[in-house]
Amino acid sequence: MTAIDREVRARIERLTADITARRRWDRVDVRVLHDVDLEVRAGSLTALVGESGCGKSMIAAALTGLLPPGSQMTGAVLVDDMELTVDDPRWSTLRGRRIGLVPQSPSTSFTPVRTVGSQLDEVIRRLGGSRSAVELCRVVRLPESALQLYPHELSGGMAQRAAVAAALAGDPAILVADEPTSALDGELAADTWELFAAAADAGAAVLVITHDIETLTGGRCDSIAVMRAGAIVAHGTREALSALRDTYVADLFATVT
Ligand SMILES: Nc1ncnc2c1ncn2[C@@H]1O[C@H](COP(=O)(O)OP(=O)(O)OP(=O)(O)O)[C@@H](O)[C@H]1O
Ligand code: NI
Repeated sequence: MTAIDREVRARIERLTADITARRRWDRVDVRVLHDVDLEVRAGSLTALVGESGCGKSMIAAALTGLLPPGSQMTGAVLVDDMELTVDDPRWSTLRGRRIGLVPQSPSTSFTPVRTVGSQLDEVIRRLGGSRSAVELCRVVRLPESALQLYPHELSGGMAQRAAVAAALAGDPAILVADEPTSALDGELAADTWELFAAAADAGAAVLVITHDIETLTGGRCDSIAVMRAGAIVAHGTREALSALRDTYVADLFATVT
């Protein structure tokens, strides 16, 4: 028996998704995910990598019930064995409480008209979170003084850490973070990665989407899923991926030696 339960918390099965995009005067269906299988297990940190536009954020959207309205989906998305459709009303109760999202653009986490602190307090109250805004600041290494500021007064890195704090507010068992270290310098990026690793150690199922290969390879990571053109083309440990000797995979990791 292992100390940590490694149950599957969220699962995507044979998911194919088409979204309707506007091209000048026409609307065209674009296939953004193609036959995707992915599991996110309790107590583990999974990274999702791949070239820009390959569909990583669409996976985050599929796992949190945020695919664009009108998306056509075949296959299945399951959270805790519950199968959910694109517009399932249960997403609104799961999001934040059971599954926390750090969106790729942290500005979408907060409205511009109120301070970060008042919004974090409201999120904590709404989700029944166990930690105060000040405690969450400590966890994400955001100075407490940031709570008095309006979102536009935060630096990109502070906004990202505030978005992580908001995603942690409801103590979710599943965490999906879309490029959470892109605006952070090396040290803060490593700290943020450690925070996700600690969440996994504490039993959360964590999926981190990233381009930040240096931070990814420096920190803990249980497995890496590689995406290309809407599909997952490889999934395994860093060692297993290296052993594939695939040029696409090798190029993604080429920034580090
Ligand atoms: N709202 C939208 N309407 C139309 N097409 C979209 C929309 N959002 C994304 N797409 C398309 O879906 C595909 C996948 O986009 P996605 O944002 O998931 O890529 P990504 O891997 O997250 O890229 P990046 O690393 O740049 O964030 C792209 O071809 C993109 O152009
Ligand atoms: Ni993205």
